[in-house]
Amino acid sequence: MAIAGTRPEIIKLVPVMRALEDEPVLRPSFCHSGQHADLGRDLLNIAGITPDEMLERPSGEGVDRLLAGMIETIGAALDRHRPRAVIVQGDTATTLAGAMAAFHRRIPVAHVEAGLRSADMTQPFPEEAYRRLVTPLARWHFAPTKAARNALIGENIAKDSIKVVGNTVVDALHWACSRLDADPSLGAEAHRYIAAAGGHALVLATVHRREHDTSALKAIAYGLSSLAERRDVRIVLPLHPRAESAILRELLADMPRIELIPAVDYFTFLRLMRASRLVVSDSGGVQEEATAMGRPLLVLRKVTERMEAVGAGAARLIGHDRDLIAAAANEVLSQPMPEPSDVFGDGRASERIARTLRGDLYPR
Ligand SMILES: CC(=O)N[C@@H]1[C@@H](OP(=O)(O)OP(=O)(O)OC[C@H]2O[C@@H](n3ccc(=O)[nH]c3=O)[C@H](O)[C@@H]2O)O[C@H](CO)[C@@H](O)[C@@H]1O
Repeated sequence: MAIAGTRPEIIKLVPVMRALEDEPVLRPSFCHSGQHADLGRDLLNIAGITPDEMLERPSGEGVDRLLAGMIETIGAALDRHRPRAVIVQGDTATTLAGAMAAFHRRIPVAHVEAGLRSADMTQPFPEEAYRRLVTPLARWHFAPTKAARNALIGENIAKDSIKVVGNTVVDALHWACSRLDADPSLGAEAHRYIAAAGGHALVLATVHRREHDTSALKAIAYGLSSLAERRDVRIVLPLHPRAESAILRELLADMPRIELIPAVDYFTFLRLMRASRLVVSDSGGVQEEATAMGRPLLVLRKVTERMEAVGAGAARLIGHDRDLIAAAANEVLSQPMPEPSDVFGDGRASERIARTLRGDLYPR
């Protein structure tokens, strides 16, 4: 049983579900924790995945309630389905709750995107803590890169339980881009923003990290608005429904050449990224996608668990420095686009994950 609750988890677990379905001996099931019930459903439909469990997000406010409640609701789903193994992705509350509920029932846990570390428990918060807490509970550690594997070895994780497979976000990207090329109606919402940009440089921006306080959001807004002073630039910023979008909306709403739009579906987002000259984001998945697609990227974080993107020359770590955003953007816009990089994987991580699970659960 694969367990997901947020948009990025769904995006990264859809390829795994498809690879598991191709393994004749395995019968995959999918549990949606309800953490962000509204995002990512379109992708599940297009991938033809109907959740075997669509759980209600626990009622009440705060992360204590969310985590405790999901341990119970996911635990009950595991009691109903009694899976041979549980698969969790990344670092959200759903990831940790799913791993704990499985551990309480002695169901082995496969951790996809294992080993990402920023070495700073305050950022990303609470994800750095969550992904560290999942590690000792997991039987399989599917690490996206060698750096992630080395981090796990540094935490005394047995080498034979770690496999460097690549990040499944690259699998999803390859699959989605082939679907985009085959079907112009997919992600069609992107066309109006691409058309509006005309011959100008489209800059795709997303800001959703919770550790961004008001001063950080103001600095980011200032940086984007000073970038938008360039007449040859058009910034499109899909707003994350759960982030502090109210501040960004207030600060950027009427800025010329900045288009604030509601969060878009995955295919629309990829069409926008493909048409972009520059990506500016605090997102984890976007760091991986921009690097794999060959789009220059400014990372709106002080630290990142994706230093491979910086190493590949695709990304620059900007933090929340209001003047640095525009300065770095101007520099990037004067340079040629980077080559696509496979530093986050070759698009076959899911096959490796499915083959390992099949081999370990049902040895020939
Ligand atoms: C600390 C940290 O970095 N944690 C990350 C966090 O995920 P994230 O930071 O990647 O989260 P987002 O930025 O929300 O999602 C991004 C995805 O959404 C798509 N997208 C974007 C805008 C839009 O309008 N429409 C879309 O469809 C886009 O293509 C992309 O694939 O949790 C994951 C799960 O544990 C972790 O794996 C991951 O480390």
